[in-house]
Amino acid sequence: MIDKRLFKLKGIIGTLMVLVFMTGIQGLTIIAQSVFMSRAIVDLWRGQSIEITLSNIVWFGLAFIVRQLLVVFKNQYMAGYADKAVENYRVQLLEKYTALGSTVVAKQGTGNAVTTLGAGLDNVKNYFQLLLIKVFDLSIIPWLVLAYIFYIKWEQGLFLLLIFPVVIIFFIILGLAAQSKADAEFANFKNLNNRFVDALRGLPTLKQLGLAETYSDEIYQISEDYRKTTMRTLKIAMTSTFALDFFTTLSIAVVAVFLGFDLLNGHMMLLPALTILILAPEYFLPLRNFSDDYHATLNGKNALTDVLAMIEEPNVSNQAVLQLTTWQSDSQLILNNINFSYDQQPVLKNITVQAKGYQKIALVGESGSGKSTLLNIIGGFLTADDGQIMINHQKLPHLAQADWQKQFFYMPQQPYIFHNTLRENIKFYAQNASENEVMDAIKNAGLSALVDELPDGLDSMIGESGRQVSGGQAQRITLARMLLDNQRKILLFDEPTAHLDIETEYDLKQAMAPILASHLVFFATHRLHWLDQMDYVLVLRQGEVVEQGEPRLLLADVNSQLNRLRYELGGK
Ligand SMILES: Nc1ncnc2c1ncn2[C@@H]1O[C@H](COP(=O)(O)OP(=O)(O)OP(=O)(O)O)[C@@H](O)[C@H]1O
Repeated sequence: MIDKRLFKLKGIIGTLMVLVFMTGIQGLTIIAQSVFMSRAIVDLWRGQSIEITLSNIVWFGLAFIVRQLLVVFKNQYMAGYADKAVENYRVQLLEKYTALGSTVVAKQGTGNAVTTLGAGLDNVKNYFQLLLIKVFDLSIIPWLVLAYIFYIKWEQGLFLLLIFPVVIIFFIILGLAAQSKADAEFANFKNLNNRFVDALRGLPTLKQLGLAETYSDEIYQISEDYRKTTMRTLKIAMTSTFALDFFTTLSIAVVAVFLGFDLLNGHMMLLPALTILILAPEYFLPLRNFSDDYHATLNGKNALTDVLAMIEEPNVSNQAVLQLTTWQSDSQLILNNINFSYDQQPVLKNITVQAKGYQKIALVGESGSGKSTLLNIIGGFLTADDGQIMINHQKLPHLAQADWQKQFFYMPQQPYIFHNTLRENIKFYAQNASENEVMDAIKNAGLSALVDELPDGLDSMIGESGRQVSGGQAQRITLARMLLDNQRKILLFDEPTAHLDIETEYDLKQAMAPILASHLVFFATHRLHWLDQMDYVLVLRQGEVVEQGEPRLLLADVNSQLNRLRYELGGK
């Protein structure tokens, strides 16, 4: 009944022991409350004075108050524990997302990641809080109550004991049906979230294509599916609650009828009969409470599966093999016969790259030839299937090395601008940079016009839900980040100007040229005019290096081939 995975939670054993103790006391107060209530009623029935029965009433009141206080205290205690446990999961999840990087989010979808971290963890919290209390109530209270009923009259106890498994079997059958519906409901919920986040991110594109309405119809359809599966789960939950109430009420009625016969036949006194009658609903109450909340916790159970699957994703191991303080003019990186596949589909084949000191290496090739994948392997964001990797003659299993990753800047096609001030966005890698250094970086990155334009200058909020910046401005902010930190000697560029118009690209190129000096540079690009800044070129085609060499030699070779072609065509 208790999910085994819960036993792995930190501090769970101690928490459960406290819960067991409180639930045991609660069970005793339930018995005490019923006994004193029955005594008070029987005394009053017999016409005793209120003074004589007052002590019973007071004891009943005390037992009642302690019982209710225990309910409140248990809820608060478990809420505190669930808060801590879920917070712990949240930290572990965030660490996992950070450690595994963007590839894992790309694999499972941003919507799924948002669901797991948001609503998913809230459901898990609900699950811990509700389920543990209800399970322990069900495991302790009915049996204490039943033991007391046995003590008063074993025949009634036996009847209640025998009816319990019948009710449980019924509950399990309905529970299994609800589980499959809840699985479908949760899958729909994740699908809805994924599509919704996807639609929000792609809204400008959808508008431009005139497809916003079609897409919104699709989202409406998915939300309808979600509504329907939710209603199906609710229907089963309601039926289950109704059936359980019906069975338990019927059982109590049977007990009442037998007690009535015993009273009429003089086999029993009023006090024990009344005590059993008051205790019988208490015997079934934990089961009814468990059933009420069981369906509410199913989503939590599913969410816990997702959370644990994500936390248990293997981390990249051996991240501290490399010992490298700084990349220097005589440092060397060698990739030998690297292969890489996405889902069994080879994307890089036998790639060999040798980079030394402050070389500038261009990766050129048509779209889909594997430039970004190679850069991702160089950056350690992806791990090659096989091949050798060496830095300064030290063999490495991959390049996700802490000492390597703190040596480089990575400039993607569309850099991410954080929701923060322009100043903080620029000081991203160099928190201790002085105001003068920031101003110099702004000037050299060509951001002065933007700073003048913004209402609060450097303190204006930019990024998500702040002032949006253009693609070129975003690249300039990344350049300013690079300019501020002169410790990192390696630059990885993944087509940084692919989305820019030719004028902006030209301006940016002027700003970038001085940064390239005294850095090892890997520059993936389609645009061949960048080759004049490079001193070595690797030409990729379908994942293979088809040509390599100094740009002027390659260009001379291309020119001579063109000339030969012209000559041959002219000759015909
Ligand atoms: N996450 C992924 N899952 C599966 N296949 C992928 C993934 N990312 C890239 N690919 C495939 O790998 C191949 C190489 O892609 P890559 O992005 O490295 O090419 P590229 O040369 O950088 O292209 P572009 O110039 O268009 O950016 C392509 O066929 C692409 O479809």
